[in-house]
This record gives sequence, C-alpha cells and structure tokens, in this order.
Amino acid sequence: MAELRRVHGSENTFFLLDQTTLRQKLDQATLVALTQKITDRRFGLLGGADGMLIVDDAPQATGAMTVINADGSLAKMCGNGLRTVARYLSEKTGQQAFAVQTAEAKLRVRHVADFAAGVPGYSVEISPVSFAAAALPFASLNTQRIVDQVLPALDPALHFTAVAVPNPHLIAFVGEADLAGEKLGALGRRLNAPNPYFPEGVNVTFAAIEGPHTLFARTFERGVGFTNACGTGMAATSLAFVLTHPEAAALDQVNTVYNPGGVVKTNVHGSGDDYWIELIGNATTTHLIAVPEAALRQADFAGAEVAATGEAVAYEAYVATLPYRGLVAAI
Ligand SMILES: N[C@@H](CCC[C@H](N)C(=O)O)C(=O)O
Repeated sequence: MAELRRVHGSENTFFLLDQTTLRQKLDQATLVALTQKITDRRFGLLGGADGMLIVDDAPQATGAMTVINADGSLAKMCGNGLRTVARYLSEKTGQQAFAVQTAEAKLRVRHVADFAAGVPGYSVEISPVSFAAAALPFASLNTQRIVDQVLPALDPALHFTAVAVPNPHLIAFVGEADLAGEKLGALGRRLNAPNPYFPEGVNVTFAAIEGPHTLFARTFERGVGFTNACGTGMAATSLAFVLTHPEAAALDQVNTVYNPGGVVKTNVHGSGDDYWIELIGNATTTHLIAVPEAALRQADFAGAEVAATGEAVAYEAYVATLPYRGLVAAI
C-alpha cells in the first residue's frame, strides 16, 4: 500500500507523496499524470487540490520537495507546501529544525510550538530572491526591474513590483474593493495564457494594507488559478511592502498577512538586493489515504481507503476567530 496525505497551509491544499516509501519510485510523467487527475476539482480525490508535493531523499538535507501545480507544470517553490513537508519530515525523523532541498535552494525549516491552539505551525525560509528580469522572467515592459512601477501594458494605474523567490510573483497594493473585484482574475488569466510579458506565467497577488505590518493578500496562481493563499506570494508581497511602504513596514519586523484561507506571519531579512523571508503558518494534515501502489501508478483511486485526521475541525475553529472574515465572504 502507498500512503498519500491531503495537507494544507492556509487552506492552500495539496496531496503529499513520499517517494521513498514506495517499492518503486514514480517517474516524472507518471507523477504529472497523477497530479492532474487527483487534483481535478470536479473528478479528483476529496474535491481535488491546488497541487502535489513529492518528498524524496536529498544527499545534504533531511529531504527534498518537488512541487507540481494542478495543471501539471513544475513550480520552483511553494511556501505553504514547504511548511507541510517540514511537518511531515519532522514527524518522520524526530527533528525540530533542519533543511529541505527545493528546486533551487536548500531551505531552513523549523517547528513552531505556539502557532495556535490545536494547529501545528512551522516556519520556513523563502529564498533566493531576485528582481532580475531574467529570473522571473519578464520582457517587453521597457524595464529591467519592476519595483513600485506603473506598467501601462498591464494596467493604467496600479503600481507593480515583480520578484522571484525564486518562483515568479507580480504584486500590486490595492483597496479592498479590488481584492474582491474582477481585476485580479482578469490580469492573472491574461499573464498565465500565452503573452509577451511573462512568457512562463506569473503568480499575481493583490494586497490591501490594513494597518502597520498588516496585509490582506489574495493570489491568482500560475498553474492553478485562484487559491485560498500562496505562501511565496505572501512572502514576496511582504518584501514589496517593506520596500515600497516604509511608513508601515520595515526589515526584521513581523508582519501579519491575512488571506482567504487563514493567516501567516512573515519577517523580511537582508539588505541591498540580498533578501530572505521567514514565513510562519499552519501545517495541517486533513486526511490519510492508503492506495495500492499499482493503482497509484494508474491514478486509480476507486479502492482508496481515506481516513480523516480530525485536524480540519480545529483549524476551522481557529480561522473563525480571525478578523476580515466578512471580506473573505465577499471574495
Ligand atoms: N501555493 C504556493 C506556490 C505554488 C507554485 C506556484 N503556483 C508557481 O507555479 O510558482 C505557495 O504557497 O507558495
């Protein structure tokens, strides 16, 4: 039997598969086909998910994480997913603080004991950070760097910041009306279809500044569409917040970033162009799924045994205590 987990960070949902527990590892094409089928919102397992997290061995880290978006595309990083992988590896190995190998970097992760009552929390490092056009990549925008800039080709008035962490993000600070309106979806769809500006697509986040060190963020994700939260998006947005709104945010200060699925804490560190961001939030396991390995290879879940962990109840009770639930309902 193979074991899968359904996990989430701020209700950004994934299926987690540890390749090291299989008799024979799944190849890349099989993993992509499995991801597309299991995450499908209409026909997938447990209502689908936003993507798949593949755990594997790593020579110089406790484990490795590969991220596959719901559409089958590979992602360089996933902040919410990394917290759930950190939890999985922490419980597997007994380690509280260790490193996980991701596509471009070995990142530090650690257990956070006091995130919220009944809600396991983890802290993860988001890096490397780059503003270079080639790192996102972007083109045809008459600039080599986008920080607090109006880009008439994208919108006549919004001020954008673009940063790779190392997956690509485009951020604009907006009023709450634009969080709920059509603008984010239209821009996200446009920049994730064939387009001359972000040829590999981009995660687009709109964020409202709710007070000092406080944001509400909503993301249209590359390879997925709207998600309840994007961890790297909230980390990248926190960096943009520090750089463009010094009256409300600063380096080495904790930010609270609310999102449709919950809340995270961020802290931006570094200087010059050398930044990294700490992302702290829940790492919730909602289901354990046992499926014969042969069926897993065929993405056949007809005989899967699914057991709820009960953690969803504690998480929902926690989220109900958070502010901005009226805004969430309007989104
Ligand atoms: N939800 C994730 C990001 C997942 C990858 C993204 N869609 C991409 O393709 O870059 C997060 O929590 O960071």
